[in-house]
Amino acid sequence: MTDRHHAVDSAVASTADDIAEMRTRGAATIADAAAGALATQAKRSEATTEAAFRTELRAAAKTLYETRPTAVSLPNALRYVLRGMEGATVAELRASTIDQAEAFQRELAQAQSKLGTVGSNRLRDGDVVMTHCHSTDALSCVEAALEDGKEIEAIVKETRPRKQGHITARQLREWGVPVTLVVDNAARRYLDRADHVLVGADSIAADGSVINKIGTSGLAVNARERGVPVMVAAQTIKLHPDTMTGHTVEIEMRAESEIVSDDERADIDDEYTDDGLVVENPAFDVTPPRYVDAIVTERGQYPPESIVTLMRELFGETTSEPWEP
Ligand SMILES: O=C(COP(=O)(O)O)[C@H](O)[C@H](O)COP(=O)(O)O
Repeated sequence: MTDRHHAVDSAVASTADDIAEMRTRGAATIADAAAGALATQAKRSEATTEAAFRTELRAAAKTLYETRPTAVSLPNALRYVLRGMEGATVAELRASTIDQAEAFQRELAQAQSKLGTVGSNRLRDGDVVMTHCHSTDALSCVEAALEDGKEIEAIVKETRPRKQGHITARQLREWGVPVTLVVDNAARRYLDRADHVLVGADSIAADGSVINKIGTSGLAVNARERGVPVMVAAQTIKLHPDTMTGHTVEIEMRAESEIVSDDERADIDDEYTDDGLVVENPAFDVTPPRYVDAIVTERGQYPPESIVTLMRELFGETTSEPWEP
């Protein structure tokens, strides 16, 4: 246990490390793991006072929050669980926190499956979808379409640098879906064969912008030019409430080692002493609402421009950091 993880259970610290290192990844999966980690903290807490218990849970939430900045499902999950932490004794606080975390995980799974049904209504028998990255929300739409007896094919973008497209391809193959795996740069060429672009989201901003894996915005612009509709599958946990009050969504910058090895870097430029070679690795980008045809949620599908109505209804006008009372 490090200082950063002071007062935080080792299982929570290890969940946080898994998220930071992307062994646990994808916005919905991260939210589920974070809620589970808060339940574990509550179960294992040795706090003897109500105040100490609350402090521990907030420290756990902060540790989880500080892992990755872009997927709002993480703070939304933490806020949901901590808001349900109620009671006058440690035993009551423990029970309510565990109940709330379990309720969150149940609702997350239900929302994904409802969203899948909505999204599948947009898919016709024989359609070809082009995917980017790996999104469990997007895949739930395909799964529901397959359950309806529709035949679906997929063109799967590899998704550099982490190749999450391989995870998507593996899942689709498990379901028997014919898959064509292509490098990211081939996307425009293969859009001619696609009936839909189907992606997930890490955050949706109040103006309907979609924040998702780097490369989504270029894909959406190309799809618009080719006349291929862009469908974003995103549970309401992906709605970013802070954007209603003018905040922007932080785009995570990841290590350059995901793009170039030390040897490759030295091969390009071995002058380590100056700043002549800069390697940048943004993990996400922003797709403006005009390139998105529909945001599919568990509450139905929305044109991106009207998503703010749903955001206000679900989150109200103001928010606070997840660990603030
Ligand atoms: O961009 C990614 C994952 O990025 P990373 O691999 O960097 O976490 C996914 O499209 C969204 O998180 C939605 O996924 P889901 O629908 O599963 O929430």
